[in-house]
Amino acid sequence: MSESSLTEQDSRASQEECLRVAVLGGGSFGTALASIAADNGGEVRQWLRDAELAAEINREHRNSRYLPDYAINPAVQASDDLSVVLDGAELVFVAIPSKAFRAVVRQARPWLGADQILVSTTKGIQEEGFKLMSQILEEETGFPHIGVLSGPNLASEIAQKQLTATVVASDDALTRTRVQTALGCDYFRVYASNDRYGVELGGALKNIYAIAAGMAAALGMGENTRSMLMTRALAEMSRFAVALGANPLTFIGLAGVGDLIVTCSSNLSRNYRVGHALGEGKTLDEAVEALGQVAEGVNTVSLVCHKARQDGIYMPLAEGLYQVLFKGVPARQMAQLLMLNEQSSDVEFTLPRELVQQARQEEGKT
Ligand SMILES: NC(=O)C1=CN([C@@H]2O[C@H](COP(=O)(O)OP(=O)(O)OC[C@H]3O[C@@H](n4cnc5c(N)ncnc54)[C@H](OP(=O)(O)O)[C@@H]3O)[C@@H](O)[C@H]2O)C=CC1
Ligand SMILES: O=C(CO)COP(=O)(O)O
Repeated sequence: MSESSLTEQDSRASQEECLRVAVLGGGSFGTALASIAADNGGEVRQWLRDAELAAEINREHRNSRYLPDYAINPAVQASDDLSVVLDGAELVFVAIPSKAFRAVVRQARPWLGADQILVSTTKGIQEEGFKLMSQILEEETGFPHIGVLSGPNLASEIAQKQLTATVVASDDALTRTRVQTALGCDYFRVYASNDRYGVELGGALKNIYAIAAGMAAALGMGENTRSMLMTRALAEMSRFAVALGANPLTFIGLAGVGDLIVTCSSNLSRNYRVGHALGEGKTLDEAVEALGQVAEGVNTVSLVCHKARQDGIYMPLAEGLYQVLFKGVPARQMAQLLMLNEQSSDVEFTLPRELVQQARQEEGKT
């Protein structure tokens, strides 16, 4: 066989393997994700409602609004037309903030089909019915290949090609492998999980504690405090998630403790920045306005506290943050109150809280 026909064959083979990927959302994460899939050889289209920004991405390979300092793979084709972006897409990522997620999925629905793989990247919760975004994908489409992408994934670091890992969670094996194929490359690793609910809840819950961590840093609290906050946050997140049906072991993975670490430690996290601004004395409205992007944790803390009260789940950190954000309790005063709270079990999956409480009550009687 001649060299040229071998080359032709190779290029046909690679065209056949090339996945057609659509990303809905033109924010920092949607843009970073589109660029990874294109770096990986995918045929990538990205939908933005802002036609001017779409034209800029196509012309300058840059998203000046959300990721101004990073080059986007020039193969990413952006458009404000959903029919163009979704035409022939095998894999669709939805990277739209939770408040607009359902509306965008409804808008896209006429161009979605049951053989497509639909994956949410959004770390938020819908108020009505306490729904996670993949549940909305399921409700709006009824399709079988649904998944979630979540993990320690600061968009600007991905855009710099910093070595990063994430989790694709689905009970559908095809969804897991397709996402691994589309995104796994020399700077981005994709681990698989079948606990979709736990992975998705982990991504939403950690935003609450990132706000608290930002606040603690601004108040000059030290490393011991940060470690205590993050570890007790993990205990609280997993307690809540397990009460709602998630697997506790998910929380020792990237989408649990992994995402909690990055979001509670970095000024690149928007939730952390909102907390930091509050700790510096800004009001919640000022902090959110200064951010100019979505910080899902602000909404999530209300929804989670409401749900925890309803279902009788003990969530002192989330409740304390709620009191600071929405009831005007000073953060330092709340921290003192939390320190004087019941002294309880470290890992309650090995020593249940109730046993510690019971023993302390008995000691009190004697
Ligand atoms: N950024 C990050 O590091 C990471 C983010 N995530 C998650 O990804 C999700 C999306 O985040 P991200 O990309 O960062 O968000 P951004 O705030 O950066 O951008 C939001 C995007 O959604 C668009 N949008 C908002 N409302 C609508 C609407 N009604 N119709 C159409 N488009 C709309 C915005 O468009 P417009 O500009 O026109 O308003 C913008 O393109 C979040 O839930 C976040 O938790 C997950 C991992 C990392
Ligand atoms: O989820 C994130 C990192 O994994 C991004 O967090 P923020 O939404 O707080 O920026």
